Amino acid sequence: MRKKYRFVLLSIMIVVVTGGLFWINRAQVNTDGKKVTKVENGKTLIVYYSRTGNTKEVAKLIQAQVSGELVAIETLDDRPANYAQEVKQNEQEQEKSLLPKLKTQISDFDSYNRIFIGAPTWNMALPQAVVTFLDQYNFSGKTVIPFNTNGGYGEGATFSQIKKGAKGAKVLEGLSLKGGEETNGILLAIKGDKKVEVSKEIDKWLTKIGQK
Ligand SMILES: Cc1cc2nc3c(=O)[nH]c(=O)nc-3n(C[C@H](O)[C@H](O)[C@H](O)COP(=O)(O)O)c2cc1C
Repeated sequence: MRKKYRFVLLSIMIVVVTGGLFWINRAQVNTDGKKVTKVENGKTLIVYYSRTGNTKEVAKLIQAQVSGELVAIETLDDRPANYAQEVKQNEQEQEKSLLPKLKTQISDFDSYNRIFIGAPTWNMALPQAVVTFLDQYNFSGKTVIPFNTNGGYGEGATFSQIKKGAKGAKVLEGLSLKGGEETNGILLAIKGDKKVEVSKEIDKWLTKIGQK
């Protein structure tokens, strides 16, 4: 009788342990069947730089799906309101690798382990304010997820710059989306139906990279 009881108990334990291992393994495989790292019990930061609101909209849509803190990267000095002037100033800053000072300071940066970084394409690269941001913090051991909006020419060097700048971080596959075309007078483009479409794209991307 006691032997039988022990056997039943052992069988239950085997079923529970096997089931548990199967469940853990399932949680780490995304829709492509690839192993991914799930962020569990971690704090999420979503930072973005945005002039005409497109990258900000994407940041807000990401926040709606993953929660976390939303923070705008803002420079200490005002930027030119005029488009042509901004194009010129940005070009000079990029050529000389200048780092504009930031108004934005994140005092509890160390407490975040998952950081989304959003930036528009400027002159096929990052606005230098985002380079300042990357330069200011210690990304070691964190998971960094880039996203981008652009006027139709893609992310350019923005993702590779984020990868280079976020030293020691695990950088996941980014999402690049068509935003505005200020040069043609189109400022905020991610609105209405386009916003709904973008939200679905974000959902697919987050699932693919194992962040949902
Ligand atoms: C100074 C400046 C430079 C830009 N350079 C590019 C570029 O090289 N390639 C591109 O596709 N779009 C370029 N754009 C367009 C922006 O990437 C696009 O409008 C983006 O969606 C803006 O994001 P935002 O609304 O968050 O500011 C540029 C815009 C500005 C203001």
